Amino acid sequence: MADLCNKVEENPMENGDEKEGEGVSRDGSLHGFESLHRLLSASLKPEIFKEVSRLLVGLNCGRVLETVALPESAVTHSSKYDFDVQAFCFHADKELLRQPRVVRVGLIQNSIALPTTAPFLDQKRAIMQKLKPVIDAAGASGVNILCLQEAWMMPFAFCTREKRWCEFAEPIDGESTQFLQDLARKYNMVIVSPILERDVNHGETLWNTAVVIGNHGNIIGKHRKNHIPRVGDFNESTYYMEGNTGHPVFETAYGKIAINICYGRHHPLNWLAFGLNGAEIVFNPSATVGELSEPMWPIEARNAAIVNSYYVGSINRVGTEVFPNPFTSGDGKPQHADFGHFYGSSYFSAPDASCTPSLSRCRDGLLISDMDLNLCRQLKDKWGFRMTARYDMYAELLSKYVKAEFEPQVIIDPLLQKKAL
Ligand SMILES: NC(=O)NCCC(=O)O
Repeated sequence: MADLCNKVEENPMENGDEKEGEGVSRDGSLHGFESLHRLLSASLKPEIFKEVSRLLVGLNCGRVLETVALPESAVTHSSKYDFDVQAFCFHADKELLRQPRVVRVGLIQNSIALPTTAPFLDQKRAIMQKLKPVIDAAGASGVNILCLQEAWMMPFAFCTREKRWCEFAEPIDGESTQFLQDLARKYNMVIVSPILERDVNHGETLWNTAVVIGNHGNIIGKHRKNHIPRVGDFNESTYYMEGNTGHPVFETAYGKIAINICYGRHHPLNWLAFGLNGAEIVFNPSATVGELSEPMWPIEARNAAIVNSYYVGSINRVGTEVFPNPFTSGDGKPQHADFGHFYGSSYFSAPDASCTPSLSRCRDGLLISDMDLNLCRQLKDKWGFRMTARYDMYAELLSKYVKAEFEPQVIIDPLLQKKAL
């Protein structure tokens, strides 16, 4: 039987009833299924599904990725508060000189809790209230490192270009951080909290920032989004500047982590830089919509995990957020009041090319995975990408490329007839 998604709230401001794609319903489900994986699992014969799945999500150490049973309280919470919960385990090969280094990592995806017309403080507090049971479920499941979605404490209002949404911005130690610091302390958990930041010490400027909260509730540091989208309705450059924090890796009680915020996932050198600084897990907290990026979503982070020999946790928000005033996209198409559907589908990728099935396309969710960090070095030794890379050659090209007098290295076939422009 199809596991139907919940209906999204009817939107009185919607134009027509166009759909994102043939099989995608307004509620965000795929023909009534919450994810591609679940659709395939229900539609294919088991032996065919097994083969499809081997190719689609790969094998971890040569075996089908194991699922993990979670404590009863986490499962009860997921049905009481209606969020998807799934748990897996990435193994590494047994080593003779190192003990396994297994950490339990969690990702949370969610929709906003109140309409965007509600008072801002109510909206923010309602999101916190909604997330609390999901974080409690993560804590009860023994999650060591948890990451939330991009700008989790607000609607993703950057499509509107209206400046009033700047009010959601908070200093690094603001209300959202304090809320999570308590939970980090309570559950001895590192929490990565991506927020819209207001830098009170530098002219109250705005940034898209991930705050890294240590397992004692301390603020370890922050990283600011390096790449700002200029695509579709992602008018984020209206609000904040390109990050100035480089590519920090945070050494936490549970491993070395980094954060590549949303649009940074389209930049292989951004992923590389976190790898060069020694990251073992890179989070990609995102906000992106179906029509724009869904075919890219399962590929980019997984590829980054493979080529950089680290784990990646990809998170995308859920639902359709409708704004009070319609806006246009500068493409001649009619004005509209929403971005489109944020398709969730959060997932983990491992350095051995395996990945978890993704969370729901239309419901809040908590994805948990154990991961043996020894797998990172094992894959470095196996494939030798770090050793075979020609960094000196790339560095030379890049240093020339950034100069005004750069000319591309193109060798023209002398037999080609040069056409006049
Ligand atoms: N939040 C954000 O950077 N979104 C851009 C769209 C995308 O990268 O898919």
